Amino acid sequence: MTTHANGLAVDVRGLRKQYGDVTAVDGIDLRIRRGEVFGLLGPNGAGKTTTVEILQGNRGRDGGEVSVLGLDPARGTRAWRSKVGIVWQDESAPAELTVRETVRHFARYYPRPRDPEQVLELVGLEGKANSRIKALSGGQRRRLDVALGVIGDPELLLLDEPTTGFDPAARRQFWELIRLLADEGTTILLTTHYLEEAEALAHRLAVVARGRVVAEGTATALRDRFGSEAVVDWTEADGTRRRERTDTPTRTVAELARRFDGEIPGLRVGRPTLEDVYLRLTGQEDAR
Ligand SMILES: Nc1ncnc2c1ncn2[C@@H]1O[C@H](COP(=O)(O)OP(=O)(O)OP(=O)(O)O)[C@@H](O)[C@H]1O
Repeated sequence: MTTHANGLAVDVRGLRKQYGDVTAVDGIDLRIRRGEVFGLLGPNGAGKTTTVEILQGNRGRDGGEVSVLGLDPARGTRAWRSKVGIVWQDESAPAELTVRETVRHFARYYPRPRDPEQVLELVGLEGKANSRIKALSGGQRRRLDVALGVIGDPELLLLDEPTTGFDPAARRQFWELIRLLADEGTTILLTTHYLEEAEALAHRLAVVARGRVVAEGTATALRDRFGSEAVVDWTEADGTRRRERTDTPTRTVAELARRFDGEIPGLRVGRPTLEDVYLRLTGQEDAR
């Protein structure tokens, strides 16, 4: 596959991966354009991490074709590796080193690294440059992980659940960082459980469930897919909350008004949120 020539940073067709009896990835197709921020969204166990590990070249596959920056990751060269930035969870950087020493140390692995001081600034760790890694908070630690992922000036950055465990302010700051990298032209693939994160960052997203892509497109397009529907919410006499999806909300409300003989307790009529669409696509509708 000529991934570079067709403007694709990632081209995945029919990807499959088994772990014994468990089918983790069951025929995934993904096409990520150069310069795009792409979100891979899905519930626990959907196959996101496995997919990212295969794209990194850290896990073998049982079927399908994969091209990342023009090469099959299973045959990734050293030069190829230097172009793919990986943000590891729990990077095993020596806890006794300072932040600056660590970033400088990792820079040496790459042919054309970014300037370590600029990277520290980019991730907002310039004030912590002389702190030892063991003294960092969880959020600062994660920023360091990102610094190590981008120090080699990668063309493609792969992030697996980058903001898990972040407080809301740290998450917003992290989003700014991702946007900065995207503005510089880095192609970014991130997995997340957070819909708002995918919506805030990703140009396009794929929803994965049970090892398959169940929907793909912009957040707006996904919401519009069920755009003709309305969601009617109300409270029954015994206090339970009810919810109904319908193409004919006026009729539903009229029927409820008859049944309640007047005012419908707690009535709300709205459009499905992206979360409604997501839960429906991933077969978790009852989770609401
Ligand atoms: N090393 C492994 N050995 C056996 N089974 C595995 C292994 N890694 C993942 N699995 C299984 O494969 C399936 C997909 O897991 P994966 O970690 O790719 O999902 P995920 O979408 O990243 O989930 P999460 O959101 O919880 O991180 C799950 O059923 C998981 O239990």
